[in-house]
Amino acid sequence: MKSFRSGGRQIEVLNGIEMRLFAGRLTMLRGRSGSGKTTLLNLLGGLDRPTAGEVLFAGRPLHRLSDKRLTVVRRREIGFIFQSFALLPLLTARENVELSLRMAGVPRSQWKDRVDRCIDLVGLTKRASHLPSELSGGEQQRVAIAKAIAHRPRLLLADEPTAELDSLMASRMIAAFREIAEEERIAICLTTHDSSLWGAADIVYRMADGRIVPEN
Ligand SMILES: Nc1ncnc2c1ncn2[C@@H]1O[C@H](COP(=O)(O)OP(=O)(O)OP(=O)(O)O)[C@@H](O)[C@H]1O
Repeated sequence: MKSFRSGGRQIEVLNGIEMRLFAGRLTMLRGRSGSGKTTLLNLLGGLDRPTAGEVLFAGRPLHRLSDKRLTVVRRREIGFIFQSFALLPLLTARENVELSLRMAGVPRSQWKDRVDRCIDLVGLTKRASHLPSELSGGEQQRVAIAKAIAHRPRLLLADEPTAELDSLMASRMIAAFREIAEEERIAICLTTHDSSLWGAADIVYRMADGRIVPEN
């Protein structure tokens, strides 16, 4: 359960959610704007804590960790892709990817191979030394994916990662997510409004008014 206090009132945003994410699987959250998808992603990724209930991450109660421990788990074991791609403008694609290895405390000797591999997974080998401003929206999005998976997270969370892309690019991106989930054994959970993409998921949860509801 998650509620927020707003203007003296308690607003219940999530209630009775029970869901599991699996390594190697692509899970999608769908639902109208305001149904609680982003709030749920924030709980899954330890960016926020539930008001009641549990969030277990590889068996550990994420909601009970101190802020400091939570930050370490997020940096080492979780990857995030936000709507704005959060690339650093003065770093090349490759340097942006490298940054998440640095933040996760991965030894420097492993950086090159891992960055090469991640850039290759998203098909950007030829563009790796470009700055974000020299890349198209789709390419920047692919850098963001490479950056989010570089440190080998167990879990990758993405909020509307295809929102800015045309339909061809969006379906390519989802195919890349699928491949990455399988090859890297990552549990991926993303939100999307785009009904043409739901078929590519292993599991789709539909949300309405802060609950998971059956497909109709
Ligand atoms: N910090 C907060 N304080 C008060 N209300 C909040 C807060 N965060 C979210 N909400 C409310 O919770 C509800 C769910 O928001 P959330 O962003 O999770 O929805 P969403 O399904 O991700 O929507 P969208 O598809 O538009 O991103 C909304 O009514 C929102 O106004």
